[in-house]
Amino acid sequence: MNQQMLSLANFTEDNLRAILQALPALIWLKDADGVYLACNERFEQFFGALEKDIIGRTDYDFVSKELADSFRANDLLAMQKGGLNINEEWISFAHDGHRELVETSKTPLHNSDGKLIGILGISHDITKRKQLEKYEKFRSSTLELLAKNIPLPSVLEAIVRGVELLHTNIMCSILLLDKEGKHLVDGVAPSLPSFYNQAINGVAIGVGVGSCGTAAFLGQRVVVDDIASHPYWAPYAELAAQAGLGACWSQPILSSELQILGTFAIYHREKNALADLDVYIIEQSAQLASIAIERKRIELKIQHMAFHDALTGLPNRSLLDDRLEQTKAACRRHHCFAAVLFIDLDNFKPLNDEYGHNAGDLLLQEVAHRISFCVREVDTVARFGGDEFVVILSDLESELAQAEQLACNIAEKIRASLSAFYQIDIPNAHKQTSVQHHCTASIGVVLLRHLQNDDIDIVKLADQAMYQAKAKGRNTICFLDSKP
Ligand SMILES: Nc1nc2c(ncn2[C@@H]2O[C@H](COP(=O)(O)OP(=O)(O)OP(=O)(O)O)[C@@H](O)[C@H]2O)c(=O)[nH]1
Repeated sequence: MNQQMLSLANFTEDNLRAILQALPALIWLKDADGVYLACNERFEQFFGALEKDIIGRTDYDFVSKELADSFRANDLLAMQKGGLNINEEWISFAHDGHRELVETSKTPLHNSDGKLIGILGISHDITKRKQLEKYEKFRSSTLELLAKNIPLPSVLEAIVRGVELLHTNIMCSILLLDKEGKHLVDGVAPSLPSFYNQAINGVAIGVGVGSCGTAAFLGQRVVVDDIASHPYWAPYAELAAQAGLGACWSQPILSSELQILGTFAIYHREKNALADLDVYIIEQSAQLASIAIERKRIELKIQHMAFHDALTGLPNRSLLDDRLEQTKAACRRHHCFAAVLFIDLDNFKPLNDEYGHNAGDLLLQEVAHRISFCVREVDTVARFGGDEFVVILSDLESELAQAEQLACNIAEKIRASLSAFYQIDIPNAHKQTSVQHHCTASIGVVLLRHLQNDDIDIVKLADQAMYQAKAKGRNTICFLDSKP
């Protein structure tokens, strides 16, 4: 193509008009008094009129007086400045009623003699850009919340409320998948009616269980534009109608290992189709929720690991100390007795020596299980180390003799349970070796009094009692009084 042909000077009026019509911006020209001289097709959509009917008229003929006043004020400002004036404003398009946030640039236009022709105006749609900017701000503030160690429900509520602020008339929800991965629970949906939230709580996931139940089941986004007619919502159509819900888009919340943690959903009151920006917002919001949920889970895991024994899952010494303090306080408060049992396995070492450490580990796990089975939920079973376990029996009787009797009965139950045969199936590289093992335990018991002297090391005392049991020939229980 010849360079000459590209020059603007050679463009015919038709060419220039075609360019103005093709541009996605609103373009217009008004004289100094605000009377329209020309406009493009996009502008025609704004006024809902053809150019021929716009020319010769002013803003006051098409929009509210308030808006026309503000247009005129900006025209005058550009003329006073003698240069570019830029402002942002919300406008409604008369041809279909939709609203856009636009950035409007107005420039005084002069002819070749320097005489003012009028004002050239150009408006660009910046709705998406502004929403994205708003979303990015919301995203950073949510990440800041995450760094502040705020409880998970509060963070999830901040995500829901933050997204709701991006659009008028939307409601959001976050539902979590229960431990079994089968039900949606612990919903955070402050803008949805509580009768709706109650009806949804605990619902079993599956195809056809609304947008969220289906999204959680399939592990993919489910977009329902029209709840009233969509088969996924058939069982809940009445409930949704009562709650005034027209559309629901639901995004699964996935962990970093792609496990489904729950769903993030956006609801509209009317039928509504998903647009590009909505896809971005719903995906990003689900990701924010995922970070919050995973972070909390890791925190809980670390906390559990810090206070529990890795092999048996029982409380470790740190948690035992803590529980002991709680028990002492409860004894004082309720004027009742408690007891500490120190349990050491007899002749455990030979099992390790003969069948290896794995066999010993399996036996220790079974021991932990058997001891836990002999006590109540309120009691504490801790692994003290190696083949040693400590049990705190809390809230025993308030009468000494009865409390002693109860402690001895439970200790005997544990002794008998631990002395029963162990069937240990040791997994090897190719096959499984089954070993029948017999082992017993020596148990020391110390009663914790309600006015216990805090200087007494109860566990040490129970350990001494256990050694007496060993000395008596093992597989037996020895009782020591903690009275100073
Ligand atoms: N498999 C396994 N063995 C352990 C673990 N921790 C400690 N042990 C072993 O447990 C044994 C404990 O020693 P002892 O209590 O003296 O052994 P015992 O044969 O029961 O001796 P008595 O108590 O005198 O009857 C040692 O052989 C340790 O190596 C563990 O986590 N797994």
